[in-house]
Amino acid sequence: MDLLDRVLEVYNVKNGAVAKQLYLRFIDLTLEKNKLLNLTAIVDRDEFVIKHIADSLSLLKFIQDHNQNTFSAIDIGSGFGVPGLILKIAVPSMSIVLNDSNRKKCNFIIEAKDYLGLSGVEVVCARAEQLGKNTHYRERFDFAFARAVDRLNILCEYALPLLKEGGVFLAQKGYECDSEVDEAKGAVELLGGTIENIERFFLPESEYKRSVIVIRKLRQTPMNFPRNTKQILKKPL
Ligand SMILES: C[S@@+](CC[C@H](N)C(=O)[O-])C[C@H]1O[C@@H](n2cnc3c(N)ncnc32)[C@H](O)[C@@H]1O
Repeated sequence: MDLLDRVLEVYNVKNGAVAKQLYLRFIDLTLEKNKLLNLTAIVDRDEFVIKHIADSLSLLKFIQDHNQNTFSAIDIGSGFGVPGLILKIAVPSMSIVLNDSNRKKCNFIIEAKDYLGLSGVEVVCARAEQLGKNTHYRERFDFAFARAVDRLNILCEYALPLLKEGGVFLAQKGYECDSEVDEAKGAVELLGGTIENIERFFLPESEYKRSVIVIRKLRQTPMNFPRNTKQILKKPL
């Protein structure tokens, strides 16, 4: 049993054999295109399995509790498809929007999802705060994900307008995230959410520590949010 098998077993990925083949193809494609596109600093395959695949799959436990078979999610600042594309392989019934403001990265995700034959994946090249003002995307999603995109208070202004009431924002952070959480408390409240949990754990087969901050949307986000990019970045909530 190799490292990827063991990771898929740890996370109890249901369609393990199919998922494994898709992950291997995703690793191949990413490392191949990486030479030109600079998608990731991680080029060792085992490190890729832990730091990208296992790290993404660590969100599974939060979405598998969801009481509907089909649900919708958005991955904000998905980059080359992390965590969204990796989660989609493990949860084929989820419909997902992979969002990034960078055209080059969006083109890669489109190529990857076509190469892997995944359906129910929409790639949207725009800033997340623009989507939050667009009635087609606002208050539409059951889940929002974001890894390595921005500080939590800024991320909340991107993510919360996109969630339905009752929806959940899963922010992936390093182990030490207390000051970021403290800094974001006012933003979470203002945008209609509550911090439900901070889950801390080790990634499997490694000593890498991570946190997931679980933020639930309780009320509609006031219509004056998200503000424009300049205001969000210059004067974070
Ligand atoms: C450091 S990368 C992380 C990519 C991926 N989530 C990962 O963990 O590998 C941050 C990504 O967020 C995107 N980004 C930053 N701000 C954004 C925004 N407001 N809306 C959409 N994408 C954004 C950038 O273009 C970049 O691809």
